[in-house]
Amino acid sequence: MSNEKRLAGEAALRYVEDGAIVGVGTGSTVAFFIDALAGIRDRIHGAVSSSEQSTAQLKRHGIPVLDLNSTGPLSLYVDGADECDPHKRLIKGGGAALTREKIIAEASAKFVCIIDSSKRVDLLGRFPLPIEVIPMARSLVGREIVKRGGQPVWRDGVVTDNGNWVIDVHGWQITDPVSLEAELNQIPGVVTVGLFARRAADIVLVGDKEM
Ligand SMILES: O=C(CO)[C@H](O)[C@H](O)COP(=O)(O)O
Repeated sequence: MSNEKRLAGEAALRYVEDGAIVGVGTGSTVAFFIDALAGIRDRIHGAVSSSEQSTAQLKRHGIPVLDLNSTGPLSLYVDGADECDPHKRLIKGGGAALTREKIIAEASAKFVCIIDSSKRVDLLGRFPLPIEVIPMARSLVGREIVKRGGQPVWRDGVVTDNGNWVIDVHGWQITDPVSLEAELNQIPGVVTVGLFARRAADIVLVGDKEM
């Protein structure tokens, strides 16, 4: 799968325009994209990063990391995913960076998702759905998930870049991701749901194939 991740990461380079500020996601597939981006760093203005991990890698390559509050809307966001359905709706957050990822995806005109073929599914939910929560709301959110037939598992020991916690929900076959995303967003204490359904990907690159 590592070769497919590399191919997908490198293929995303073709969407980077001269002078662009590129939104950059998080994860092992994105790491290949960042390495490829380093090869054309003189052609871009900089990057907006979704995690401390990606920021460190971008800086190691000498790519300026900019603040989304000063860049305005971005033309391109490149990120991986944990699952992708045929409508380009995603589960993300395996790397606990879902909140900043969702913010940058929303701020970007084009979201190019880079995955290996193991991430393709007909129905989202085999991969446990990550939900970032305010720490004091962990039990409350857990009970709300149980009411909806899910099994919440606290990702014990993981603190997000925003100082919050992550619950992974097992056991959901997600037939209506847009509605579920909206419903879960209403629970007090939920910061971000790892469903990218309202704002799905625009282009999905799988290894060397395009969906
Ligand atoms: O959502 C993410 C991080 O929060 C990642 O994009 C997702 O976990 C996929 O990672 P990888 O490319 O390492 O398989």
